[in-house]
Amino acid sequence: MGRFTVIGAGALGTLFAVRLSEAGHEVEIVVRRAVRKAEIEAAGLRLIDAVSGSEGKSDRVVITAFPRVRLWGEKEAFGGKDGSGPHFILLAVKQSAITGELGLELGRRMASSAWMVCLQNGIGHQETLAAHVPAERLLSAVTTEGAMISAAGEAVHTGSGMTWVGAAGEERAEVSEIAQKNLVFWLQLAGFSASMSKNISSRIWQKLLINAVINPLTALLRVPNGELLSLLGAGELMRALYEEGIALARALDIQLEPDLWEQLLEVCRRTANNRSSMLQDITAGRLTEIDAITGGLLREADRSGIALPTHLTIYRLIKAAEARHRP
Ligand SMILES: NC(=O)C1=CN([C@@H]2O[C@H](COP(=O)(O)OP(=O)(O)OC[C@H]3O[C@@H](n4cnc5c(N)ncnc54)[C@H](OP(=O)(O)O)[C@@H]3O)[C@@H](O)[C@H]2O)C=CC1
Ligand SMILES: CC(C)(CO)C(=O)C(=O)O
Repeated sequence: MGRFTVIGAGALGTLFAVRLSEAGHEVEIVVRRAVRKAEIEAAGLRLIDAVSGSEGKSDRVVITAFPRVRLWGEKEAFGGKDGSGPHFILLAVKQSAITGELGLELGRRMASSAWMVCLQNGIGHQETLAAHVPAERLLSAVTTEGAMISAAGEAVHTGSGMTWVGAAGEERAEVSEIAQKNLVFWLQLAGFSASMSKNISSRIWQKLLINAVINPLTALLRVPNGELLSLLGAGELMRALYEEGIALARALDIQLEPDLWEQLLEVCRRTANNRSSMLQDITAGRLTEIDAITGGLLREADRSGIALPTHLTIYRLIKAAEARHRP
């Protein structure tokens, strides 16, 4: 079976750690506070998940897992010795936690047989990490799974989705091909829909363009995702953000599926009652992922000499809202 270190016991980290543990994989989870470590050791990590019940109805079940818990500050390496098989480090922290310091620490502690799998929305984190972690050991994952923290040590699986895995530096994809196959197989054994992607940067950009439309608008307008479809004036703003994003992707030669606009509208419909992660962050007074989403687009546009006026305005509004709501 697979061996996993999940860094971050938040929404996505809990989903992956519980499902992988349940499937019999060897899982450890890394948290940054001693109190959280003690809580998980005592009560386990809980996932509230939907399972198929009788007559096609789905029931809610609580799955509890007791992975090994480690503190971020401990110096022990992540992953086994060479020759002991692949070990995957699932990095499930927010973009705002991915600093040069974190990258340096990961680079120091990552065993040479380990693979780092980045689950973040947005862009920019891979460059930060690649300065410290061997670039060929970095894998990217794009996931449309949905999860939300409901209590300490507990997450709700809000929606099943798809997880794509690929080499962060696509030109070196063959180095990690066997590891990617293992990862996909082990994720599937844990009940995830997963697949390898030969063009992971397209997947990353497609999710990025969707997040760059839905997340900041829902956070500024304080509405669930579905309301963007009916709110007066929101449709024009969505389209303007989308068109600017598409023009940038074209200039950067990034392949996008032709029905991406339809996919974006479908995400709004499918997650109609969800409050986007950015809306949740703003209301809770936390830093948002704006610098990796809209900020990521603006940095790329700047390098290419392209203007994204609507994104720039939205970026400034979110930064102002962040400053206003931070404690
Ligand atoms: N939730 C979802 O449905 C999806 C999320 N994503 C992406 O996945 C990433 C994670 O999101 P999500 O799980 O929702 O975020 P959460 O905020 O729920 O979880 C992040 C966790 O990381 C922990 N953390 C931060 N730094 C460290 C560290 N150095 N060591 C150990 N733990 C650390 C935080 O700890 P603490 O509690 O102490 O702050 C927190 O528990 C984001 O980039 C998001 O965009 C992608 C697709 C879907
Ligand atoms: C797709 C979307 C907008 C779903 O809520 C999301 O990924 C998020 O909230 O960050």
